[in-house]
Amino acid sequence: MTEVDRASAAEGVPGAALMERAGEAVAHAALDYAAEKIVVLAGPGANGGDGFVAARLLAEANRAVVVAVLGDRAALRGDAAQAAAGWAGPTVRLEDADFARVDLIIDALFGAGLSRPLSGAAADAVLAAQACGAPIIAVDTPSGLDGASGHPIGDVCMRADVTVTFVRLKPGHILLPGRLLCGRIVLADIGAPASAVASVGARVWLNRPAVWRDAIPEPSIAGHKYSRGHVAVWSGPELQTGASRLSALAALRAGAGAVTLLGSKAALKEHAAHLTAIMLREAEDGWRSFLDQRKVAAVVVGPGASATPDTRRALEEACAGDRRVVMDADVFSLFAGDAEGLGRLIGEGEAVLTPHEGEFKRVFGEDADVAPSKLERARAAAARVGATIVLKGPDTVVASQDGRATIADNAPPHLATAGAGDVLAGLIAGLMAQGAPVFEAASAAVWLHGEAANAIGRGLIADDLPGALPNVLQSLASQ
Ligand SMILES: NC(=O)C1=CN([C@@H]2O[C@H](COP(=O)(O)OP(=O)(O)OC[C@H]3O[C@@H](n4cnc5c(N)ncnc54)[C@H](OP(=O)(O)O)[C@@H]3O)[C@@H](O)[C@H]2O)[C@@H](O)CC1
Ligand SMILES: Nc1ncnc2c1ncn2[C@@H]1O[C@H](COP(=O)(O)OP(=O)(O)O)[C@@H](O)[C@H]1O
Ligand SMILES: [K+]
Repeated sequence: MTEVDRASAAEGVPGAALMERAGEAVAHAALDYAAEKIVVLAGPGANGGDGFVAARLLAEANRAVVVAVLGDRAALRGDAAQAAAGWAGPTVRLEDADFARVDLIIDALFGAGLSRPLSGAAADAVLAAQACGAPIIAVDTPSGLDGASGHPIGDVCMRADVTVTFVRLKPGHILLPGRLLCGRIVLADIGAPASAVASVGARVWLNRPAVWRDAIPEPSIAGHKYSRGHVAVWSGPELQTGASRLSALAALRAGAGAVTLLGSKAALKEHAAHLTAIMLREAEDGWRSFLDQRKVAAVVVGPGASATPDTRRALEEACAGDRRVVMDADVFSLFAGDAEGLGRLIGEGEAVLTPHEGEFKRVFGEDADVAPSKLERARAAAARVGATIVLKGPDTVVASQDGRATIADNAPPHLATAGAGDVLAGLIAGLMAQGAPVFEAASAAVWLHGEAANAIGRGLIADDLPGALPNVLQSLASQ
């Protein structure tokens, strides 16, 4: 954002103009509340400046506004000083803020410039504001939240009802726990020129169809089932076949032209009791010759597979050819603490790893604890093994080894159910088999998976997800 501000100024939109529009957006959100008495908590930087602008506009709209300032008002600099000069209403020291009978609080203490944990008067004010029960509108970020990581910087952090942010969402608005501390998020256009925003070259996106839609191939009229891509799924052993079956069904629903499950005869008999459109093939002496001869475009290894030498061999054979590989579940047990080994196996090949946090920690070890955010952990891991990482959860991050990343916010909590991850692995393979680039296929699959769960609603079990995909794909096509 600092760079956006600089580029905007170079294009003739000065910081003061951005701040005026930012304050307007905050005042606009505040006017949604039938609030008479409003307290604005103003910090020492531009976040406080936005607060002063909002205070002025709300007073002009006949609200009773008091600004409570952290530190010395005379110490404000630049645009913030100018905004404060435009405020002639009542001002108190933050220490003296009175939250009794307040109808609305505007938190303009710290935003992007937060550099250390809240302490002293700022921490006390946040706790008092929170305790008084009035609704809270946060300016840019709830004070105490790190907008880059989604984690509070210290022990004290505002929990807002509404967060008004500017120009673009920040990762911390979507990553947890940040998303929960922000409440409803309002993204305001404050007049930064599009070219100034584009010049920054941001490489992280909220996971939405606009990011990947153009990269997902449409079936061609001249095509046939094998041109739509053949997916092979490595089956789990006898009495552990459900997970791989879910992957196979999802791959077929995603639009792969053909899907084959390969495993032992005993395992295939279980699959045969459930499946019709999916082909079954006994894996005698591995599956290398099948993968090569049947032009398999994408494979899934891991769901229900067991961490056995057979699974390791299947993975090695999958990685040996020119095909895309989705690795899930038991692959991460096979490579516990051995990210380098996994990276060597992937080599120059195209792979997607779909760990949840526990599996991620198992493979990438200490990185999970020391890196700054879920986004950065996923990006670092992607670079380390040379693959796309899908780090799952309520805020699933898809990170490519080239630095691009998406963060999802559309999955409902009832998606956290046994087998849902197996469906996701198959979905990714189904899209990759059709030729979608790896990062886009993985991001699209994560979004579609969340939308399928939303379409089903509460009571969802993983078996329902593949069958919900046609409607979701249909609505995507008509959007
Ligand atoms: N393009 C946009 O999006 C636009 C954004 N705009 C707005 O600008 C905001 C960013 O402004 P900003 O850079 O001045 O930082 P801000 O958050 O006000 O804090 C910095 C001050 O706080 C201090 N400080 C830090 N931590 C502290 C602590 N724990 N306890 C005590 N002090 C602490 C820090 O001191 P220092 O670290 O230097 O010691 C410094 O003095 C952004 O969030 C948005 O609201 C709009 O105005 C226009 C366009
Ligand atoms: N709180 C949550 N909200 C939304 N989605 C979630 C939440 N927790 C987990 N998920 C999603 O549920 C799926 C669970 O996958 P996973 O943990 O691999 O389960 P399994 O191995 O049983 O299939 C993932 O897609 C994950 O992103
Ligand atoms: K704030």
